[in-house]
Amino acid sequence: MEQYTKTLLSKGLLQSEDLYRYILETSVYPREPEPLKELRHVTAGHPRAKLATSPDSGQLMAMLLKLVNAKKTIEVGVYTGYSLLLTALTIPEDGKIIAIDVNRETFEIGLPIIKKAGVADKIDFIESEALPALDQLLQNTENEGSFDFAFVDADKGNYWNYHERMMKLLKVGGVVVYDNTLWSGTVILSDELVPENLKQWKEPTIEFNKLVAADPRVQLSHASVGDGMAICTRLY
Ligand SMILES: C[S@@+](CC[C@H](N)C(=O)[O-])C[C@H]1O[C@@H](n2cnc3c(N)ncnc32)[C@H](O)[C@@H]1O
Ligand SMILES: O=c1cc(-c2ccc(O)cc2)oc2c(O)c(O)ccc12
Repeated sequence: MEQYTKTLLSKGLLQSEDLYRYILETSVYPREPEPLKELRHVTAGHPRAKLATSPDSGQLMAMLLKLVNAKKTIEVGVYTGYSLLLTALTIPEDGKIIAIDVNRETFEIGLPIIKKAGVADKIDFIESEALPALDQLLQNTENEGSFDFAFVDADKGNYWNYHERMMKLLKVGGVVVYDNTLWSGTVILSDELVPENLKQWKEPTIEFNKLVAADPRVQLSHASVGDGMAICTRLY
C-alpha cells in the first residue's frame, strides 16, 4: 500500500479524504508509472510539495495527450516536474515539450529522475517568466498553430494572458488545460470565508473562468478533478 504524508493526500474538492484515497488506491496509484511515483515521493519532501500536480489530474492529462495524439506540447509551470515527466512519458519517442518556469532549481530536483526514465531529450526547458517566453515563441511564425497540447499551471493572475497566446500557438483541434480553476473551492465563497493564503487568486480565477466560458474560440469542459481543470479545445 502507498505511503503518503498529509501534504500528499488532500481531499481536493471531494467530500472526504477517504473518497479521494479510494480513487487514488483503486484507479490511480496501481497504474502510475514507476518514475512518476519516484518523482512524487521525492517532491513530498520539498517545503512547497503542495504545488505539485495531483496524480489523479495527471492521469486525466495523460488520457487527453493520448486522445489528441500529442507530439508537440508546451507547459507553463514546471515546479519539480510531475506533469512534465508525465507528458514526456506519454508522448511518442520523437515528441517535444517546451517547458517554461522562472525557477530552474525546482526543475533540477526532478531532472535526475527524468534522465533516468530516458525522456530528457524530449524536453526543452526555458528558465523565464512565461509571458515573454511565449511571446518569443510567437516571433517565429513556424510556431503559430503548431502545438497539439498545452498545460498551464503557473501564476493564476496571468491565465487569460496565457490563453490569448495559447489560442495562437495551438493547432485547431489542439487542447489546452488550465489547472486550479476552482482554487480550492474558494470561487464560490464569500471573502470572509476564504483562508488568507488563498485570497489573492480567488478573484483572478473567477474572472478567468468567466472569460474562458464566454470564449467562442474554444470548446470547454470544466472538470472537477484535482483542484479543478478547465479543458479547452481550439475550435478555429
Ligand atoms: C503549481 S507549480 C507547477 C506544478 C507542476 N505542474 C507539477 O506538476 O508539479 C507553479 C510553477 O509556476 C512557476 N511560475 C510562477 N509564476 C511564473 C511565471 N510568471 N512564469 C513562469 N513560471 C512561473 C513557479 O516557479 C512554479 O514552479
Ligand atoms: O498554493 C498554490 C499556489 C500556486 C501558485 C500561486 C501563485 C503563483 O504565481 C504560482 C503558483 O499554485 C498552486 C497549485 O498550482 C496547486 O496545484 C496547488 C497549490 C498552489
